[in-house]
Amino acid sequence: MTPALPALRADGLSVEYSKHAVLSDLELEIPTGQITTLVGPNGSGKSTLLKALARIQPLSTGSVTLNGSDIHRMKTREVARSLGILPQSPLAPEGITVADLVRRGRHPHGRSLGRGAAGDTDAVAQALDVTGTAEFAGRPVDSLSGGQRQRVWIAMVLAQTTPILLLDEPTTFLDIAHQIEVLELLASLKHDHGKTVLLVLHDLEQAAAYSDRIVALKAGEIAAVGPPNDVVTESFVADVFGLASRVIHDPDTGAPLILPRGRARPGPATAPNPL
Ligand SMILES: Nc1ncnc2c1ncn2[C@@H]1O[C@H](COP(=O)(O)OP(=O)(O)OP(=O)(O)O)[C@@H](O)[C@H]1O
Repeated sequence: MTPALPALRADGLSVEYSKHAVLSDLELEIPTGQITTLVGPNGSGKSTLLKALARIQPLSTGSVTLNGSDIHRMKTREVARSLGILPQSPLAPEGITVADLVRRGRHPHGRSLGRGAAGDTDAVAQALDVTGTAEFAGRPVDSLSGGQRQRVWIAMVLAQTTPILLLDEPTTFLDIAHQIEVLELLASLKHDHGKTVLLVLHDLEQAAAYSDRIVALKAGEIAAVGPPNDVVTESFVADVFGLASRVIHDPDTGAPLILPRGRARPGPATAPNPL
């Protein structure tokens, strides 16, 4: 049996902003049907990589392959039917209602809005239901709390019913119970529907608990890739985040748990100040 094609693949991918390199020559595969999470310090390039993989961010060199095809040669609608993205700070049109915003997720499926094709109505209802946002359907998005709004954006991405989901910090603004609910939802979309999920998360423990693979970025380069228990170690946390820690393991699941011990202090680079 030939191995499944990766859902997404980056070859020699570099991105620069105003001639300043932000991602440098990355080689990466996002396996089909798995949850992969990008982690790394602020400014390490996670959002830029997510956008580059979704064709939103132009590349300075390299290529991105979506299900075996060069994404830059594909029709926009074809890309949109394969891949749904939740950016870091999405903006809703002023005054739009929750139901209308979520319905916009159906755009790539080609029917004009408001015609209520059965598939569209089902997808929107299901997305509202699984994200617990049906009760807000008639309200303007800008009248919701940050966490409610975040769940509505997730609903919009789910309504697209794409096989690949790219989500930049989907748990931002959510309380702990809703964070876990979103991660459980993504896990069930993988298990029950075979979805491929690529996430950006800041919480390393949640990333480890819910991901098949972690990809760590540091200053625009890949610092580590692999299963959570191989990647999340004390030396990893010190090297990538500059944080001294103890890493223990959840007695029930075996997932790594990080006990912070303060900023990692490198050995003295210069002679101590005599004062
Ligand atoms: N539009 C832009 N123009 C210029 N520089 C940018 C732009 N967007 C991002 N950058 C810079 O690129 C680098 C990577 O940013 P990016 O948002 O990808 O990082 P990140 O890892 O997602 O960060 P965070 O964890 O803070 O969200 C940062 O130094 C950032 O300042």
